[in-house]
Amino acid sequence: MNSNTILKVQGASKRFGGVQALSDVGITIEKGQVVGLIGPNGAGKTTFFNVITGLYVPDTGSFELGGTAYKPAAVHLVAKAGIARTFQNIRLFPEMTAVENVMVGRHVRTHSGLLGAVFRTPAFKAEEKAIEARARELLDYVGIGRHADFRARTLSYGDQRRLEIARALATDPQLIALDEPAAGMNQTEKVVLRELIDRIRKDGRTILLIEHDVKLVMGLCDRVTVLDYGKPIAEGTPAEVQRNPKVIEAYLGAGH
Ligand SMILES: Nc1ncnc2c1ncn2[C@@H]1O[C@H](COP(=O)(O)OP(=O)(O)OP(=O)(O)O)[C@@H](O)[C@H]1O
Repeated sequence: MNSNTILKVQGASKRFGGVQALSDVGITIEKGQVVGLIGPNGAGKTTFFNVITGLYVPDTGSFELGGTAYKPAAVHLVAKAGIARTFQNIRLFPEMTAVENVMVGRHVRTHSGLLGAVFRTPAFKAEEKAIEARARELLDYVGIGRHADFRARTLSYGDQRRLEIARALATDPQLIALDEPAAGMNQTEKVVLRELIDRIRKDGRTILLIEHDVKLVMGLCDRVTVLDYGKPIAEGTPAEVQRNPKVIEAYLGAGH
C-alpha cells in the first residue's frame, strides 16, 4: 500500500435479506484528497458508510486505515482508529450546548478516564479545560463560534450541520466521512459549506463525501466513485465520471 493511502477497502459486501446492498465494493483514498461517493437512491452509499464506520458488520471485505488493518466491528473502535463521520439525519445532543456537543467528540482522545471524571482529579480538570478551549476553537473554525453556548437544537439547520463537522474534527480523525452534508441547505449555506470543506482539505485532512448535489461533488472532489445497485460502476476524476456512459445510464436509465 502506498504510504500516502489513508483508507483502502477491498471487496466489501453487505446483504440484508434479499437485498444485496453492497457487492464487492472497493475504494482507495489518498491523504489530502476529497473523494466523492455518488449514485442513485438506494445505490448503497449509506450502507458503505455504515460498514466502514462499524455501524453494520460487513459480510466480506478487507479494511486498512493509515496503513493498518482494522476491523470495522464497532463504532467507538472505528472512531478511535481514526474515522469520524457525520450523519444524513443530523445526530447531535439537542439539549446540550454547541460547545458541549464538540467536547463529547473530543473525549474519544482523552486520557484521564472514567475514574478521573468521577473523582474530578486535577489531571481531569486540566484536561477538561483544554478540551473546552479546543472545542471553542473548532466552533470558530467552522464559523459558528458565536453560538458556542446555545443549545444545539436552537441552531439553524445549516449551523447544526457545521456543528456536526466540528464534532467530527474534534476526534482528530485520519478520515472524515460526511454523509450528505448539503442536504436541506439553501444556496448560500451550500457556498459556505463548500468553502469550509475546501479549508478542511487545505489544512491537511482527508474527506470522503456522500452527496446528491452534483455541482458540489464535481466542484470539490479529486476522485469520485459511483455505485449502482450496490456495485461500483465507475471511478475517476469528476470529469471522467460525468461522461462515463454507465453513469449516465444509471442516473437516467429505466428503474431510477
Ligand atoms: N438496515 C437495512 N435493512 C434492510 N435493508 C437495508 C438496510 N439499509 C439499507 N438497506 C437497503 O440497502 C439498499 C441500499 O441502501 P442505502 O441506504 O445504502 O442506499 P443509498 O445509496 O445511501 O440511498 P440514498 O441516496 O437514498 O440515501 C437499499 O435497497 C436499502 O433498502
